[in-house]
Amino acid sequence: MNKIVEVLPDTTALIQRSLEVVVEKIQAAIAERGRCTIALSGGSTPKPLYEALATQDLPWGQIHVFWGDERYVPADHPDSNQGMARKAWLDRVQIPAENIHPMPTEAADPAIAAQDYESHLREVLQGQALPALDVILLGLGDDGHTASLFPHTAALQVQDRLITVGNKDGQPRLTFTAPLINAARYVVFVVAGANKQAALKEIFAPTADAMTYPARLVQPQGELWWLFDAAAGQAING
Ligand SMILES: O=C1O[C@H](COP(=O)(O)O)[C@@H](O)[C@H](O)[C@H]1O
Repeated sequence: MNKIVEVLPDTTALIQRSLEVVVEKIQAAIAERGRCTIALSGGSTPKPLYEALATQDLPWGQIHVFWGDERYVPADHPDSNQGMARKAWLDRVQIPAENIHPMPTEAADPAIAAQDYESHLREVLQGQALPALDVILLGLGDDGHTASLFPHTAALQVQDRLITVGNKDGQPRLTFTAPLINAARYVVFVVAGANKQAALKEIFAPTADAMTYPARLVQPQGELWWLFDAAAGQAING
């Protein structure tokens, strides 16, 4: 694993640098394999990044968009990660509808939805037992969670599935598992805010419990990027 850590002066610079890194990785994947598969994160931090991506001139027909986690709500719900990314980015560019791969949230049982999304992912990324997405964008919660891998939940232990059901205070979510995240070529964390410092100190400590700080499970075979604004980055610099 090649780990790159950058601390940017403020959130504007963080988003600009994240944009540069993501665009570079998208272009590299297309140059090498003819298409880019990218998984998006949710939450508040990536929204300006998605708005910036909407202004880029990219070969949209060669880009396939997935989600690394999803709240178990309809796409038009204000909490939907899909809904946010569509409004901020995907609805504003000429990406073919069939290149957008949202996590399904219609089934009564989220475990069925997780299986369906895993089957769909395997179909799109044919031929790989443990499929490698090109780019996975991740955020960090102030409790140390990433994707919907929350502290001390069963999802953290899942080794034999690509997608599983996460648990946020008793509410189901769909999430990539740690093995799927770790198979990616590029994993890019975009982290802003002083409220992330306490978790980051533990995530960057030589030893700490990954069940308590799930982002420690992210150890990809490819490149791992940690991009911080100054407020979050103080945890590792200060
Ligand atoms: O719940 C979620 O939160 C995390 C972090 O979000 P942020 O608002 O602190 O940026 C995000 O990575 C995850 O995708 C989302 O579902």
